[in-house]
Amino acid sequence: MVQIAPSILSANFANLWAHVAQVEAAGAEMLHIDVMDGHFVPNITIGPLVVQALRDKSRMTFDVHLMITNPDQFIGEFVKAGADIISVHAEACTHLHRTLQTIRNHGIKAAVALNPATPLTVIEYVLPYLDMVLLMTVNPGFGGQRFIPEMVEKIERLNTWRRERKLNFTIQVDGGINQETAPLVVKAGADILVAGSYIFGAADISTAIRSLRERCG
Ligand SMILES: O=C(CO)[C@H](O)[C@H](O)COP(=O)(O)O
Ligand SMILES: [Fe+2]
Repeated sequence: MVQIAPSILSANFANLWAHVAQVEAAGAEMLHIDVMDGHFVPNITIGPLVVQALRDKSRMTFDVHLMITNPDQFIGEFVKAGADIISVHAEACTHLHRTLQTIRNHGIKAAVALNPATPLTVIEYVLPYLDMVLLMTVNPGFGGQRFIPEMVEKIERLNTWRRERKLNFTIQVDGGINQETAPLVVKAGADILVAGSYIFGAADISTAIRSLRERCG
């Protein structure tokens, strides 16, 4: 069964908990938290203080997507704030294997995110150390962008690697997910759909989440 991870990037920051509470009530499995530093990506969002504030209220799995340079510096802070899964970008890690071990040594799940232009081969030798792979289907930095269609083949290839090598990581996709793109990525092998503007921009959040599940059923 596909899991839905609403991205708070498109939530109403002036009324954040009220908006997040709606996705929790609608049965979203994960909350996708986009952390941007203005260096790795051309945008700035939130840090551990906001994660902690939401953690005090929510029981969802907190999936923290770090779009920051030098992520090692902040892993401990985000674990303390309540992260259950941390994704680091392969493009931002000089010692990716070490970084993944650091995340797991904190007792939480480790994931790697790949930009659309980054080949799968950069993670080939760390696949056994991963709980999840996050394939970006837009260039990171902003919500509401168009899905890049070439990413469907990338998802299929990663799914084939997973099957052939008998590995257990989940495949998450992030960017431009809506009613049209969701069935394509799920058919290709995605297990977890991140969706920001499609869910938080909808007139009815619970209908939007249900429609994503039904389109992939
Ligand atoms: O990581 C991200 C952007 O860098 C967001 O998670 C992603 O863009 C979600 O937004 P949308 O569903 O509107 O594309
Ligand atoms: Fe994200």
